Amino acid sequence: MTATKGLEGIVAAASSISSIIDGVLTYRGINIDDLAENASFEEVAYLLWYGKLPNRSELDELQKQLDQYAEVPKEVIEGIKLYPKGTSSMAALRTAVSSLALYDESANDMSPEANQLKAIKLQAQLPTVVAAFARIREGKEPVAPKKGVSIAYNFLYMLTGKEPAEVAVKALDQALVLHADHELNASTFAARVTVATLSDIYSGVTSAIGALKGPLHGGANEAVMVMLEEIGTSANVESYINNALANKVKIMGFGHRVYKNGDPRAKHLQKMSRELGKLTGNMELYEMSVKIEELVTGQKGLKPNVDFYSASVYTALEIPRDLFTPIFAISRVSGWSAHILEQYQDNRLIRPRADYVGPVGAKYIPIEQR
Ligand SMILES: CC(=O)SCCNC(=O)CCNC(=O)[C@H](O)C(C)(C)COP(=O)(O)OP(=O)(O)OC[C@H]1O[C@@H](n2cnc3c(N)ncnc32)[C@H](O)[C@@H]1OP(=O)(O)O
Ligand SMILES: O=C([O-])CC(=O)C(=O)O
Repeated sequence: MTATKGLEGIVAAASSISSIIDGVLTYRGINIDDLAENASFEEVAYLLWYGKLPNRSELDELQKQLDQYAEVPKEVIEGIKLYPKGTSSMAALRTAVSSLALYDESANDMSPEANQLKAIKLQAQLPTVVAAFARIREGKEPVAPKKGVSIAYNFLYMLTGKEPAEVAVKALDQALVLHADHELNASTFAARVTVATLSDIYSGVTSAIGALKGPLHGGANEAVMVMLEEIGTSANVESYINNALANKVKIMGFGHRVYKNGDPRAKHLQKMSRELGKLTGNMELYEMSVKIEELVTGQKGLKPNVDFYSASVYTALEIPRDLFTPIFAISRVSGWSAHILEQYQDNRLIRPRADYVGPVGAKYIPIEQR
């Protein structure tokens, strides 16, 4: 038995949620380009969970459920207030989501109905948790969620306490659609491995948040912004990138395990970045990003992934850099939970083998002889 490093090319689950075939991404068979242009995030979440687009009354019902569960238990908010100063936003989210389970009496109810409802609760509560954390660390009180508005609207509203601009809501909504699911990415795989032991949905989502946090996965969007800030201006791009590539430093937001000819989501985020740049009268980040892309693609053949232009998009929306990855989680919890429900439907423990490369026949040596 020999291992494939990083499980590259290994098919590890059957799924009918999203597909990547010949570089084309679909959710339940619908091309991501179509969804990005036309669907709301709530419609996409419904699609991922139930396998079909909602009709008007189904969407209204989902909105009611999201409204009903968007508030998080006060104990979770009080817990966030106790996190040490400087706690990273993804560590805070991981801990807060884990603690949500403590206040949900149905946390260990494994019936399909209870699990579906918990998926909706998690979707409703993650934006509230992220916004509350962002305010609490600034010494502000959390803003209670509004009813009857989209998740994109509510998140921006809870973050700032102000009615968000329509253009900002539209951009965030589209970004949420683009991040909602992505086949067997690392965090979704982590979620499926966790619940395949018949552990609960909160454990699965907590595992997924931990996996998303790393800079080779969801953490890359924040790392892109760190890089853009380090570069500073368009004039510095060429020397920075040439130097990084010469020193074999990875350029964040480029490359992908599955897409070798480009990530189909990146063009939508690039367009958004350009449009928001024009609207805010600040094209610098967009122009720097385009220059970076020209250099990295030109020299290494690597294309931008979903994380690259999302950094300039979120910055144009005045979202703090360390909330970029939590926003990814706000969207991806729809996909994680859909995968968790799918795993429960036809479960088998996920337990691969290792290719043992250690010593053989070693003997125990008493401590005084070592
Ligand atoms: C939502 C998401 O998770 S999208 C991915 C977000 N992550 C990033 O943007 C981080 C930067 N990118 C990367 O680290 C990688 O491209 C990954 C993790 C996304 C994919 O990794 P893998 O499929 O394992 O590719 P791997 O890391 O083995 O790279 C293959 C080769 O391309 C190079 N390479 C890959 N990505 C990059 C990059 N961003 N910058 C520079 N070189 C790169 C590697 O150094 C390696 O070169 P080598 O063969 O000369 O050693
Ligand atoms: O699929 C992956 O490996 C990473 C990714 O793009 C995602 O999770 O959206």
